[in-house]
Amino acid sequence: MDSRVSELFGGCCRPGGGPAMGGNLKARGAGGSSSCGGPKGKKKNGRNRGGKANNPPYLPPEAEDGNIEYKLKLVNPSQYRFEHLVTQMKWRLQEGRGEAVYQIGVEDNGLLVGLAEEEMRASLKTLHRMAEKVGADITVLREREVDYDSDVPRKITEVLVRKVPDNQQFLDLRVAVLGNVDSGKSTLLGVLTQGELDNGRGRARLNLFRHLHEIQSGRTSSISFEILGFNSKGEVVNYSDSRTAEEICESSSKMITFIDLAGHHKYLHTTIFGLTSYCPDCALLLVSANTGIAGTTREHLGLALALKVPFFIVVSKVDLCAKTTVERTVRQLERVLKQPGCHKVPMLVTSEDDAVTAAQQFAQSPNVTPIFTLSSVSGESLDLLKVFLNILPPLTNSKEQEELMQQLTEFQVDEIYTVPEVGTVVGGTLSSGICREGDQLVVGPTDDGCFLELRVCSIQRNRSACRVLRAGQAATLALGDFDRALLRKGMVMVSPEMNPTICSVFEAEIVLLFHATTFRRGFQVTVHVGNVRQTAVVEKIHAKDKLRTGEKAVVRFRFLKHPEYLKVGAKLLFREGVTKGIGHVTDVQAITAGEAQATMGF
Ligand SMILES: Nc1nc2c(ncn2[C@@H]2O[C@H](COP(=O)(O)OP(=O)(O)OP(=O)(O)O)[C@@H](O)[C@H]2O)c(=O)[nH]1
Repeated sequence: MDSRVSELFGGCCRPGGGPAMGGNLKARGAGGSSSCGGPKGKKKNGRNRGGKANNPPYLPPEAEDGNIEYKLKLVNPSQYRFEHLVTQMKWRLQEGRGEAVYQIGVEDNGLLVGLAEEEMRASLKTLHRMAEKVGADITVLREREVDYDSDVPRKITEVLVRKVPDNQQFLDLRVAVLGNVDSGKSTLLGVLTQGELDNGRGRARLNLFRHLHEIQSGRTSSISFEILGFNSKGEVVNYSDSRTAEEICESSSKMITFIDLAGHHKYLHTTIFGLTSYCPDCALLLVSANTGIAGTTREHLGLALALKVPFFIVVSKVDLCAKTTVERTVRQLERVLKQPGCHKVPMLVTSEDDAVTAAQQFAQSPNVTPIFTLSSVSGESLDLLKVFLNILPPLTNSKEQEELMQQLTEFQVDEIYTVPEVGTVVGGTLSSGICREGDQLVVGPTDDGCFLELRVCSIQRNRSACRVLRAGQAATLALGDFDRALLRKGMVMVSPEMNPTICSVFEAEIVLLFHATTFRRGFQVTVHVGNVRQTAVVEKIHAKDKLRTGEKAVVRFRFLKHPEYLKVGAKLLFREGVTKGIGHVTDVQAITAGEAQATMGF
């Protein structure tokens, strides 16, 4: 937690001010993280054997874990070796949750040896056979030459291997879309998800409403979700050739769910809820090229940093201004990103090669911040963003995912609907365990601190039926005739064995990001922890009697309305007017339902 994030809130720093930290990252090389965070122009070790000046001669040594595999060559393997290679591919795919990247022509230590054309062709043929055996497709991401002063040109080929989906288990990445009002968020989403360019007067945005009946079916949220699929060959699957979300899900191996968060300041609570509750894998911050950092941009940037959501930036509307204006906006962003409070490494993406590198480096280091410059009207550079989104790997590793799945079931309730002929439906995210149709769970805490029994009648992901829900996945669960009035956003549905604890008093280590005067005991704030959002009063500031902007402390809060289910370690954000703070829960004072009823006045 960095108290300097406070500089992004409350207008206490000059736009674009602050000393330059770190350096720009030049998009270079295949899959290499070696240049991450390195200052611009820093010389690489070793001989310049990589040929092209902007290609490093080495990749980092192959990691045992993860979904990246180096292969020097795959020419005519014996049957025994072929079987071994297939097993290895299954493992890499599992590590990447259905996606793996093969670097052909590279030694395990990362040395870029390269293959002559004939050997490369034979190797790719073997890779294709391996992929067929495991039910995957391959796509060449990029090829590059290495120059060893030999007469025969040698190449490295980077290949994406992606499993054809089975039983709804496509890879699902959630991207929260942030940005000032009118920066072009809905337009960009319209263009990406509908496949038709905008006319500069909101046509693409209107196209989204063509499917309003679907978007609105059962949804009352002010946050909207848009989906963009990629098939196993890496091709876009969207509404341009599919009629329904079900069709998109069926044909996709990977699904990007965009969470369109409101841009206007008055909807800040919705934006915060979207970021804390929907557990996005990353965020896309849209900045209009002609206005630069304006309105809520700085605040949205601060929120993503405070909540540690990795983000990339899209500078939109480049068709509206001169090249120099676009460059000025990019420079302004780079300056802010390098400020001590952000400490990011900007990486301008100007080619497909950059987009591939950006996706890989973004996944390896949360500090790398790719910047795209594009137009939703002319379509300029839109393809680079698609390449990036297609390749972007899951940002949590398979071990973390496995561990979460071993835990007891816990589902966060973010939305509640009543659907005709279905009954009560809740939308949210499974934060741990597995959830199947027919599971018996308990939901709570209710206002008087109880947990109520219910049965999961059916599950849908992206509006398609799904039998098993795994940790990290978002879904809607039908609860039959369970009384909707007993539910509220912020509840959890958990396995009865969990015996969930509830609290109305908790402590958190916080840093005050911005406060007009001083922050003391008795002050009331809206607290956001995951899907929990409630007013709480500051009961005590440990070892201090007041806090000023940028100061840290352990603070005791008391919820005013009803008890909540909180976990130690959970990230917390609070606000009231211009006052804002972040932190994490350090202690919860567990109470029983009886105590809750007594303390909360039931
Ligand atoms: N010329 C041009 N116009 C664009 C581009 N992107 C968006 N626009 C226009 O900008 C206007 C605002 O775009 P929106 O997509 O509604 O902006 P928004 O960020 O979603 O706004 P809120 O939902 O209100 O936060 C619309 O009239 C779009 O047609 C672009 O790349 N070039």
